[in-house]
Amino acid sequence: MTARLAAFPAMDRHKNGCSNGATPDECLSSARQSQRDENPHSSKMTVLRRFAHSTLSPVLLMLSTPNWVMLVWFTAFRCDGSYACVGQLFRESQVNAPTPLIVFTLAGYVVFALTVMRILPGKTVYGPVTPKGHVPVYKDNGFACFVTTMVTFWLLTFVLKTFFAVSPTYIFDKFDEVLVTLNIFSPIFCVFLYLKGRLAPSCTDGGSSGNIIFDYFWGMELYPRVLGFDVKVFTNCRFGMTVWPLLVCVFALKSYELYGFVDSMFVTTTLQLVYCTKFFWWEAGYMNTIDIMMDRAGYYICWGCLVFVPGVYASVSLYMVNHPVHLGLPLTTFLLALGVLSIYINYDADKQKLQVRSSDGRCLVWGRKPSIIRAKYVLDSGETRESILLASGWWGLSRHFHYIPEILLAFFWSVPALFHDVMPYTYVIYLTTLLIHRSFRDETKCSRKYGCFWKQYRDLVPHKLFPFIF
Ligand SMILES: NC(=O)C1=CN([C@@H]2O[C@H](COP(=O)(O)OP(=O)(O)OC[C@H]3O[C@@H](n4cnc5c(N)ncnc54)[C@H](OP(=O)(O)O)[C@@H]3O)[C@@H](O)[C@H]2O)C=CC1
Ligand SMILES: CC(C)CCC[C@@H](C)[C@H]1CC[C@H]2C3=CC=C4C[C@@H](O)CC[C@]4(C)[C@H]3CC[C@]12C
Repeated sequence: MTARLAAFPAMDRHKNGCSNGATPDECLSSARQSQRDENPHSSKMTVLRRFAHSTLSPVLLMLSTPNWVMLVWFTAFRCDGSYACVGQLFRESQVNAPTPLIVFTLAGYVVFALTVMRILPGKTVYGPVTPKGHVPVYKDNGFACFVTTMVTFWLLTFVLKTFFAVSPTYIFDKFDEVLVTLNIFSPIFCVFLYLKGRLAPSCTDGGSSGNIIFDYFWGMELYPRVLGFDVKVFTNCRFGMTVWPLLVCVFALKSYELYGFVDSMFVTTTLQLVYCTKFFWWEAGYMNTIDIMMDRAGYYICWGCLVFVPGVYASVSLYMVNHPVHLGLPLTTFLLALGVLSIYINYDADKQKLQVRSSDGRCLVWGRKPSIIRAKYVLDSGETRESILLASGWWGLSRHFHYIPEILLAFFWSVPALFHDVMPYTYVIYLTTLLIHRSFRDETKCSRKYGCFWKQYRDLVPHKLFPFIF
């Protein structure tokens, strides 16, 4: 009985089983039905909506996003951080083509990253089962790779500065070349991924939608591997998420070379580095998120991690190099404290979800037995599986509460730039839009997967993002 109550927590309030009156079996068949009904390629979708979704939006995004990263760099570097003067200057100015130094630096980094990814040890971890029943296997060496990379960077900096009088801050001076190189290489890499997905797919989770543009944009494969390397682990973690903190260090070093210690740069740098360190500490958990479970290796995620993350995620630090601000000790300490608290809450929320699943609900959440829903779902093969939805702790406040500290943190590391320009808030604005959209995407995905088990969760935790409001 205890197990059944845990499985259907609303049972004691609603005598007929589920909170919405359905039995567990009815819940399961509703999950099956909603999976069929909400298939984006189902005939219920109008031709126009399908065209907008599968062709028009990808084309518009692929045309605009490469320019977007260049615009962010241009605003910080050539327009003193002011979006207002961008139009005029962009017409008059020119972006430099890549020089061998930058191409060599980037190629060297890729070789280094692939090498540490291959040779550093890590325990074997498993990703969530895919609709086709495949269970992805990973080597959990993200933290080791990250630490090795950061230590190597600072050692190399020391050697270059001491013995060759060269500073890695040439990467800041030539950052337009960095972005142009990435913008040339990444779409070509995505063509390779498209062809690979067509001709030699790594597993059955993938396939064509019938629309070549959508296939290129969205990707052909969920878990492609090339020469034994997991492509998404490389693009998302070993490239995007590692190049970001490296750039933050390069920009901080540039600021130090120009003005010595600047407390606003210190706040921005520290919070971003702590956040990225936390990411690698939790990397195995990242394998259970939408990016990995749902997003195929195509332009969206691969170009995004190879170009957009270096270009936009590190853009506050880029701006701060030319805009030093003296905050003073009280404000510095206050922002650091709020930032670290936000990182902790976000991390703890991700951890609660993982812990409750890995212990099969036998753990404490905020010192109490967790409130859980044992939600059943159906694989493509018709096989039934079970998963746990946590409805207490941070996941009891709202269904995507962890996005709030994520956004607040980005604000805390941007606000040291003060309010002269909008540009340093580009990342916060993008992130807020992304996470609100993502909360809708995840709701659709989960209600499709879990049917009325998800409805039970929504009944228990009625607010999507902001507790008591929305
Ligand atoms: N800085 C950035 O650009 C971004 C950062 N993030 C951060 O990345 C982290 C991961 O976020 P995100 O990828 O959005 O994914 P989530 O951590 O929100 O994971 C979503 C998945 O978790 C499962 N789930 C949903 N609700 C519950 C629940 N109540 N109990 C247990 N499992 C549940 C579902 O998967 P299942 O199928 O397994 O049930 C769902 O699809 C967060 O910390 C977020 O803030 C996210 C996006 C962008
Ligand atoms: C085409 C672009 C407009 C959009 C690009 C999108 C991707 C680059 C990003 C979409 C989701 C992002 C992430 C999700 C979750 C993450 C965990 C967090 O702890 C660190 C950041 C990140 C890995 C983040 C990275 C960029 C995205 C994949």
